[in-house]
Amino acid sequence: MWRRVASLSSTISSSSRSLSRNQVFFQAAFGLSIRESYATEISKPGEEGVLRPKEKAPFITFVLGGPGSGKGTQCEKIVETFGLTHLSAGDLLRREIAMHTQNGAMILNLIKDGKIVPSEVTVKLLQKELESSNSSKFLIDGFPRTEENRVAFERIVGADPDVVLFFDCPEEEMVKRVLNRNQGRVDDNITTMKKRLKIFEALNRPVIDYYKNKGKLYTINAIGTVDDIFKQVLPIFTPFEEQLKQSRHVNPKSPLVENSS
Ligand SMILES: Nc1ncnc2c1ncn2[C@@H]1O[C@H](COP(=O)(O)OP(=O)(O)O)[C@@H](O)[C@H]1O
Ligand SMILES: O=c1ccn([C@@H]2O[C@H](COP(=O)(O)OP(=O)(O)O)[C@@H](O)[C@H]2O)c(=O)[nH]1
Ligand SMILES: [Mg+2]
Repeated sequence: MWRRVASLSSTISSSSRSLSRNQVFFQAAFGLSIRESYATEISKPGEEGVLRPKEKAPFITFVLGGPGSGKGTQCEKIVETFGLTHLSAGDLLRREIAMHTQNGAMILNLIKDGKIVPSEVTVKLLQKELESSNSSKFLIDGFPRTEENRVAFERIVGADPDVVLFFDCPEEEMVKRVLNRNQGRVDDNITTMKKRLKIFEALNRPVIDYYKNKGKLYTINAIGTVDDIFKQVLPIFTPFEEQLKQSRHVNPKSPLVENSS
C-alpha cells in the first residue's frame, strides 16, 4: 500500500519536500497524519481505487546503550529470532556520508567529533525507512540519543515505542570493544570515544530515565558472551509474541509488493 502511495504521490508538488511523500499524500488526500493513517480505516476492503492505510500502528523497539555496548550485535540476533526490521540510525547517517548527500559533510564532521546530528535530519531518515517498508515491526538501533531526538520522533513520526532496550555496559568494556571493532569507522578511536562517552552520559541517560519512568525500559547487563546477553533479551519479547507473529501489513498477493522471499 505504501509503495503504491509513493508511486501515486510522485505527482505531489516539490513544495512539500520537507514532508515524506507518503505523509503528504495522506495529508493531501485524507487530511491524515502518519499516526492517523496507521489507525484510520478509510475504505471498505475491495473498494476500487481507494487505498487502505496500514491497519495498526507499527511495533517499535528502541535499542539504547553506550558506544560499544553491543546494540548492533544483539539487534542481529533479535532480527534472526523475531523477524523485526532493523533500522540503525548510525548506518542511515553513514549512508548519507557515503552518498555525498546535501547533509553528508555536516554529518561526517559531527560523527568524527562524537556529536549528535540534528534531530530533524535523523528522524526524517528514519521516517522515510518506516514509511517505505512493508514491515510493521521495527528495531530502531542507537536512537533516540537525546531528549530532543525523542521529542522530534514523537512529533514527526507520531508513534511511541512498545519496548525500549538498554544495554548497560561498563565504560572500560565499551572502550575495549570499540577499539577492537575494526570496521574502519572514523569515530572508533580513543579521542572520539572519550567524547562519545561524555555525550552518552549527559544526553542519553535522560532518555533512559524517561522510558524507565514510563515503564517501557528493559535494562540488560551487557557483560558476558553474546549468547548470554541474548538470553536476557529473549523473554522481553515473549509477551509480544502474538503481535510479532502477525503477517506483514501489505497483502502479499498485491501486485505492488515485490516478492520479498
Ligand atoms: N558480548 C560481547 N562480548 C564481546 N564483544 C562484543 C560483545 N557484543 C558485541 N561485541 C563486539 O563489540 C563491538 C561493538 O559491538 P556493537 O554491536 O557494534 O555495539 P554498538 O552497536 O552498541 O556500538 C563489535 O566489534 C562486536 O563484535
Ligand atoms: O540517532 C543518532 C544515531 C547516531 N548518531 C551519530 O552517529 C554516531 C554513530 O552511531 P552508532 O549508533 O552507529 O554508534 P555505535 O553506538 O553503534 O558505536 C554517533 O556517535 C553519533 O555521532 C546521531 O547523531 N544520532
Ligand atoms: Mg552500533
